[in-house]
Amino acid sequence: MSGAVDDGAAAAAAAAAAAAGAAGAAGAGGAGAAGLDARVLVVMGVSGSGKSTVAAMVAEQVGWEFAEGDAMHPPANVDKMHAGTPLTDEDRWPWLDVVAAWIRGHLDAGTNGVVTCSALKRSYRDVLRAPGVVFVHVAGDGALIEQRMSQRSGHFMPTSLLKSQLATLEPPQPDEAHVTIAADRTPEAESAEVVERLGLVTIPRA
Ligand SMILES: Nc1ncnc2c1ncn2[C@@H]1O[C@H](COP(=O)(O)OP(=O)(O)OP(=O)(O)O)[C@@H](O)[C@H]1O
Ligand SMILES: O=C(O)[C@H](O)[C@@H](O)[C@H](O)[C@H](O)CO
Repeated sequence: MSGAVDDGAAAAAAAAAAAAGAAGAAGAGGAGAAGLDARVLVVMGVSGSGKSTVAAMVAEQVGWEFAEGDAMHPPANVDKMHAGTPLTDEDRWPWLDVVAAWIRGHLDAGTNGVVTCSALKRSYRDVLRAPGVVFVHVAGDGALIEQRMSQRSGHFMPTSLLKSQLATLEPPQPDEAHVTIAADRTPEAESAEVVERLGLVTIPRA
């Protein structure tokens, strides 16, 4: 599968333009210098797709702040998932509010950032959406993701919940500022594609 899958042209162009604003202002992390707004990437997708891996890599490459949306769940949500029960909308709204507050805090402070959040439904993304927010959908097929989840250790999410994650997923639509990244390559290739397609500026390695 090629990396650039199924983005609406308008969405991809909007995403690139939005993120390029940030790159031009602040490839190395600050956003205020050129008077442009900060940008936040929300790396989304089902559990096990590789969101955390790709997001951390992109954040490091461009020098933006990184946050793990899984760490923002109320403990009751984590307990529920750990026990093998899918979250409901009611479980997710308070969590999405916390992620949205992180996003808004960064946009308001003029600090670019990258945050992971499954953001499976459009209505969830509506909570997170704001000018300057670009969704990066890490998308892969169930068999690949199942294999990755079953090999992962020390994570609260059981592989048994993948089915409900996939059933709940509403991929971003053409009118949503987003890019879709195919999950079937190396993390390095996937993160490089995010940087390239969004026109981000990488910082020199120390
Ligand atoms: N491109 C990749 N190629 C091979 N393995 C990968 C790749 N990306 C991630 N992995 C591995 O797959 C597993 C799932 O990745 P990761 O934890 O980043 O996914 P996630 O979407 O953040 O999951 P969750 O939402 O459940 O936390 C991990 O063990 C990770 O090391
Ligand atoms: O909406 C959800 O069901 C949750 O956010 C999950 O997707 C997890 O937090 C995560 O992906 C677990 O590993």
